[in-house]
Amino acid sequence: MAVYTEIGDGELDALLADYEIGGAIACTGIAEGVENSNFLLQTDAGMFILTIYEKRVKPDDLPWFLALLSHLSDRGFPCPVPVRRRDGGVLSDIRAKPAAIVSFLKGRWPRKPLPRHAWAVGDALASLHLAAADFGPERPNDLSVGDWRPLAERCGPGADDVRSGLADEIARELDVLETAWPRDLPRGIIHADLFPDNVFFLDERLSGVIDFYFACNDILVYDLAICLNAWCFEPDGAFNITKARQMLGAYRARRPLSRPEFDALPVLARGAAMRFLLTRLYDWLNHPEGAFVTPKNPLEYWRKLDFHRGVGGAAAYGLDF
Ligand SMILES: Nc1ncnc2c1ncn2[C@@H]1O[C@H](COP(=O)(O)OP(=O)(O)O)[C@@H](O)[C@H]1O
Ligand SMILES: N[C@@H](CCOP(=O)(O)O)C(=O)O
Repeated sequence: MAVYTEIGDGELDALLADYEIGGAIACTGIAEGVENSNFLLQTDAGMFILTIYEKRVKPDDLPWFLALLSHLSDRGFPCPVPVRRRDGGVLSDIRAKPAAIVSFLKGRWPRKPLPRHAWAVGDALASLHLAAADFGPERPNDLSVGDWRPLAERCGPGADDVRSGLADEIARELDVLETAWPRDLPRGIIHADLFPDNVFFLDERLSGVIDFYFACNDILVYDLAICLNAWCFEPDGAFNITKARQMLGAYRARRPLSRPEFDALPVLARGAAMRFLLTRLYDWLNHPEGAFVTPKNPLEYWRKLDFHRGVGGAAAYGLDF
């Protein structure tokens, strides 16, 4: 249940007085999500999402995230559009926490992604990279290769309670990734968390992309590697080469890959798996007793990482260069 902060009727009326979207007709907490408090807000002007930002998002980063959403939506990318206040700003305060209202996107995220979903995600990811290419301000990735070892160290020996020997295996894999990580690939804005629960479909078409709160500047094909991991493995752990072929094919039809980008996919996919293994491991080991949110399984990402260690090259993902 992701409603950490409740809003009283008076607070909501006071908030909406700062906007030009009429009065509240209904405001309901949304159970999905993990990090922030989200409300489905119906006003005289239609449906919106009201988000109260909780612990994870740094308040100083919020103007960057919201400016990125405005930039992408101006270029026709199907993401939430921040609603401007009467004073022109996009951020408000509720109970001393930052809050924003964005447009409501129709659709549902796919519970069982199919190859056609993978195709649509590859296509949308390339569109996002192209649409963001002229977005000026930068936000460094604070979960990139140099941040993984400190995060692993914060997990400590508890990793071995999750799987015997895991702490050492992670340390050895980090040695490889830190050495092999590509330094000269094209960079730009990446979504960095484009998992199925952040992509909506309506009538079999991709209708929206949400949750840009990990977006940052990094290697563009690293984003594709994150998506390969998130969309192209089955619940039993098997890699689905058909989905990967669809995703990579759709991506490079819109944004062609250079040879170095293509060749780097296996190491980027290992790194992407390491990034989610470590954040999940940290959350698993630091999960408060009785918390509403169920932590995600870190070992799912250890198995994905192991798959990428065994591939002979990027052709294993279904397409030749
Ligand atoms: N712009 C939007 N349009 C429609 N639904 C949204 C929108 N933003 C968020 N949601 C709903 O809120 C849920 C949680 O949003 P999300 O951004 O994933 O939260 P968190 O960052 O807390 O994980 C989503 O699964 C979706 O149901
Ligand atoms: N996609 C991540 C978790 C991030 O949570 P979100 O609710 O912000 O999407 C994972 O699966 O580990």
